Amino acid sequence: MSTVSPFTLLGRSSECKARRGQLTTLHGTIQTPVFMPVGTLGTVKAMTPENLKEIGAQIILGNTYHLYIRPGHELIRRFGGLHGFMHWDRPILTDSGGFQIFSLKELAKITEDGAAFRSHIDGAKLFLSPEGAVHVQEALGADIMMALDTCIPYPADRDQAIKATALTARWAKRCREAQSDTGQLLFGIVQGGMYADLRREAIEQLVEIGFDGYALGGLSVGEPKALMEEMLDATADHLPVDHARYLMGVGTPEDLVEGVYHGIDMFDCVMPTRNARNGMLFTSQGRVVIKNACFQQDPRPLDETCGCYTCRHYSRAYLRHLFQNREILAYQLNSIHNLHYYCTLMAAMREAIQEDRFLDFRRHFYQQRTEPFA
Ligand SMILES: CNc1nc2c(CC[C@H]3O[C@@H](OC)[C@H](OC)[C@@H]3O)c3nc(N)[nH]c(=O)c3cc2[nH]1
Repeated sequence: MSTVSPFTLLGRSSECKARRGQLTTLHGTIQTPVFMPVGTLGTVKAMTPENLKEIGAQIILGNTYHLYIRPGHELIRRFGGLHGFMHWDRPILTDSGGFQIFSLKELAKITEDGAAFRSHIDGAKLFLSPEGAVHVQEALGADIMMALDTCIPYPADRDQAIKATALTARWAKRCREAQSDTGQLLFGIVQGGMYADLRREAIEQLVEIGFDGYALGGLSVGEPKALMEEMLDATADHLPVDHARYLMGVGTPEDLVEGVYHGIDMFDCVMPTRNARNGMLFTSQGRVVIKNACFQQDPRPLDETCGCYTCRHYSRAYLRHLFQNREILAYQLNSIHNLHYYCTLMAAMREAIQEDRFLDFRRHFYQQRTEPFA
């Protein structure tokens, strides 16, 4: 497989590990640090591809497990892969399903060969080997594929972490060897539980195999924030400096700022879209719970500093009215705003790193907030 890294380091903060880079894929080049909206089932909920482009989304996520179960990767292949099927012509990263299979608990049986599980939809017996997970992602046409891993739950004892991390490393090698020569990128996933030494060992094993980028998995699985930060601080800069670093499933706006501070390049999280549908909106001053009665006659936009479509055209009173009546437009307008907030936050961090003023940016980011996000 290609040994030249598709990631280019463009700049680094002189005061911390924050870095600015770009990642070249078959569907275009991504400026990092970057937030990736989650589109598990081949759609970022309530958003059209045009909405996504307007809010600045560079790359979105799909999920192997869910798409493999329904509608199936062969159908999607026939429709031009996920890009053709969902009318998205920019990069797509697909997660391997390791996390979903781990979430199935007793519905999944993990062996050396792979993961046997029952469909959460109709109970059908299914199986995904590391090779199968790569072939499904090749059929989906993902620009960035993820190795099939076993995500370690929190808490997990050291022996359990050692076993699952070793299996993940053996599966990673099989994934790398199963790849066809399509030009699609493959990232390895670092496990190791909450044991920094196991994580550093896992990094060495994955770098030995050689991947196009490296993800920190097994975090944001219910551990205290301080523990996630401890793991980040102990491992992020043990990842190869000339490869992209992806922190899976993270996080709140604060998590993104702290992740960039620790040298992370890529993030994904359902929070902006899921919270939008629950009426929890992100603003530069902190969160707005739109159903609160205090907004009933509030003529102001969600965020006076925001330039998104929702903030340019609608009052908090109207957004509250839509949400209280469970109007479909509420989910669309709220999702547009929250994703615009996340993508604009990332663009501001890219600029701050470029101008070597990231710590100033980080101080100002916290000063602005009247209350921390959940
Ligand atoms: C939230 N915290 C968190 N997410 C995580 C995900 C993505 C979940 C995946 O599920 C779907 O969202 C619900 C997304 O699929 C597109 C996402 O990629 C992980 N994926 C893998 N393969 N391995 C991990 O160790 C892992 C850890 C996570 N921690």
